[in-house]
Amino acid sequence: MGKLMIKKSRSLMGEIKIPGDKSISHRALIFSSMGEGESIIKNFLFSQDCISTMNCLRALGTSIEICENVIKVKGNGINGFREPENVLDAGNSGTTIRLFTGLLSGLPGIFSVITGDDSLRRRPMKRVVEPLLGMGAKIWGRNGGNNPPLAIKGEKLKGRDHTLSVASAQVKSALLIAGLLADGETSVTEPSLSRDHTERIFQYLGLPLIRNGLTLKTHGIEGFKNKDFNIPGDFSSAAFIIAAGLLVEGSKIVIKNVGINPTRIGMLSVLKEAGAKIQILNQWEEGGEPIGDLIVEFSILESFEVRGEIVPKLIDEVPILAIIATQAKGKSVFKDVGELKVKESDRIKAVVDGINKMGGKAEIIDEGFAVYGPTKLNGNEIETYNDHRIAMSFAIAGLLADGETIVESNSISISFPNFGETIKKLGGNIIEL
Ligand SMILES: O=C(O)C1=C[C@@H](OP(=O)(O)O)[C@@H](O)[C@H](O)C1
Ligand SMILES: C=C(OP(=O)(O)O)C(=O)O
Repeated sequence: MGKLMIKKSRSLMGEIKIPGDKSISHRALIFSSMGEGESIIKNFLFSQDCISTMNCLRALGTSIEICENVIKVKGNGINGFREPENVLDAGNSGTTIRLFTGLLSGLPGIFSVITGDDSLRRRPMKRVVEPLLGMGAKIWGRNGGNNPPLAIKGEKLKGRDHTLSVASAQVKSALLIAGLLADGETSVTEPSLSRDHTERIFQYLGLPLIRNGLTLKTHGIEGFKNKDFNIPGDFSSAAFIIAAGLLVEGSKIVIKNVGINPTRIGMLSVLKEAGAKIQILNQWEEGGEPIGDLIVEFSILESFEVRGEIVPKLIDEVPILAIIATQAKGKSVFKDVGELKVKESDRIKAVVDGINKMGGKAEIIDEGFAVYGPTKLNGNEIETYNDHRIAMSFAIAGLLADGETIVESNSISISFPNFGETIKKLGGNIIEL
């Protein structure tokens, strides 16, 4: 198993470019496979999760070629998928299995089985399976359909209104994809706004979508023509570099080409309130997504609170925000973060245990956890549960800690394959063991 060893580092300096956004890379591939004609995808994220999506789409008959860092997809249209000959493997990727469950349910005559790794087979699927059953889908799975493998017999679905109990972009997207394949109208209402990349892709591709507050409405279509994508850098990966810049004394880092979609950058508003020196320099748009260059400087931070409607806008940044909280003055509180228990690992437990193991102070509270700061951190070997965001969060903590911090590193390729090199390039003390 690969490991990283991280030691206390002096100021991190320089300019870096963040790899493509994971959420948008999955979606660009899926929509290009559903469309007609060729689509070129630039700045695609070559990470394990996105490769799982690519392999599943190839197994459904889509031609996907990699030519010098650019992806060429030949879409066969929504009626052009073929039955996969083998079990589809979504690996570690919740986004892959949930979006595919929406897609596969609406492909009449196609039988498929989709599964994933140990972590994915524990994650809840009922949130997507149940609403799809209501549209006439035929899905079977372990534990009453809640756990993969899922077996799906594609059907002509019937449009339906859905009210979600969790703000989940994966569930919303699965239902909107199913809605495109269904007869009649489908609507999805979320309790609060989750990342809206799917909606932006609908608009970019000219697919039917009407927003009324938190309700989205779409309807069945015959097909659509493909368009090219140029994918912004992943804000969720940039978040680790932002944290390093804020926490390592004397640092100043420029991060180029980062997606700054308002439904993704909740972390920026929380940190600005806490006194962080982060600026967005140039801003522009690609394929309906806002992008910018960021500049981050070492900052003295006050404690902060994360709760309510902002949570879906920083859901994947909670672990790294918890590390930042160890250096912020006072008690930082994270509430309404129950969804973290059903990610790649129980991220609340992983973060609280890891911070305490490094000599920081964190505790579980009602509906979340609290972190006290500023505290001195001591290096240690941290249990990451093979969760990429936990591994990267504690690697950043290691840049501040006395002694050596060790984290498992294989999981990092799930979302940020060149994480270690990027930290090293900025002057971080990080070694592959
Ligand atoms: O739709 C997406 O691309 C994602 C949505 C979020 O999950 P949920 O929909 O489960 O909140 C997020 O945590 C995940 O990393 C990616
Ligand atoms: C939760 C994540 O991804 P997924 O749900 O796609 O596995 C993540 O990347 O932090």
